[in-house]
Amino acid sequence: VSRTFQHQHLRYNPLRDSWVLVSAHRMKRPWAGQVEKPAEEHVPRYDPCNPLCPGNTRANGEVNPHYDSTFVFENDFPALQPDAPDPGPHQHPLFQSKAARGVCKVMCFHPWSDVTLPLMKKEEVVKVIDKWAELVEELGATYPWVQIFENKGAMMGCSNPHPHCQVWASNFLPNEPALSDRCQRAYYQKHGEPLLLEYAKQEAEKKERVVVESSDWLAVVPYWATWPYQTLLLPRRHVLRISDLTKDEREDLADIMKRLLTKYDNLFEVSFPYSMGWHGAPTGPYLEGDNSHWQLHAHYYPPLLRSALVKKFMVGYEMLALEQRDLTPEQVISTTWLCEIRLLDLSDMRFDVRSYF
Ligand SMILES: O=C1CCN([C@@H]2O[C@H](COP(=O)(O)O)[C@@H](O)[C@H]2O)C(=O)N1
Repeated sequence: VSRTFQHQHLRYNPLRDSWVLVSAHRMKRPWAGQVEKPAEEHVPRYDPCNPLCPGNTRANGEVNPHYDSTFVFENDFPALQPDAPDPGPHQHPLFQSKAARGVCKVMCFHPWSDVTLPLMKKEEVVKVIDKWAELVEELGATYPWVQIFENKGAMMGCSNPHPHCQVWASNFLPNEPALSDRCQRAYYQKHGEPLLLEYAKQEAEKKERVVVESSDWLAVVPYWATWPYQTLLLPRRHVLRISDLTKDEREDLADIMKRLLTKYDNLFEVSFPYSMGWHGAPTGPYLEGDNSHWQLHAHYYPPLLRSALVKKFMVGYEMLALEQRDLTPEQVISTTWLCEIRLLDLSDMRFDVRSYF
């Protein structure tokens, strides 16, 4: 790793047009701060009181089917609903508001509450990917943005241990995708090729930040990563939206997601918390436009810093100045992730091991 990375320096994030402060040796500082409580030890395969489980009753009184694969339902406590009044013109430029409309879906990955994506069979993960693609197509016909996101682990505010994600469609382009759209378009207009397609090519050649790779996909700790173990999952082909993925690309994606998430779980030998989400070309009215500047990609933002119980806080300096990280992405790769799957002590495996080996 080049010498410049031994000292603090700034790195540019081209997807957000922002800078990150990298201070390579702050991990040594003593930590007397918050220590998270260990994740709930054992999640039962079925909990008669869990409204996400097959056959159970949800908050709105609806009874879930005895689903055996993915299951999608309207969020009973939606942040966005299809009809909402338009607030009308603003009286003053500093007090602007707009109508917000949309749909919030919850998507269960599997009928069992004690599995997570890396522990599901590959063909079961393919079904999750197919359902993601289906929802983007269905909701994307009407809405300009369909946000697939998964909050995994109580540390990430996940309110339910059952494996699931959420899909929120909105009648507006949210801040992060709008910023990413501007940045990708500016790069494309200047360089004539999609930013993230060139980035993947560069990273595949440099091999300094690669976590896992396959014929169709590449997962790296991005050069500009903020969260210690943040990763960016990229197709190697130019793909605008998840619904454009071929059958082979979806199979390969299921495989690389399992490999990436298994590495995460092995890092601190805990079911690794994270928030993740997909960004692809906008939909709705944007379907008619030229979105060649876009490249589909997934962000994984895990909170953990030094152990299963010590997380990175994006507070103080990060909120008021800029994002700062303690160890460099290259250190993350060289110190931990080159370990392949550690043969876990199968006796304490609470999961069905069939999908591991
Ligand atoms: O009966 C229920 C329970 C939970 N939910 C919804 O499930 C979602 C769980 O997702 P999170 O754990 O990511 O919060 C949450 O948004 C919550 O509103 C229902 O819609 N109905």
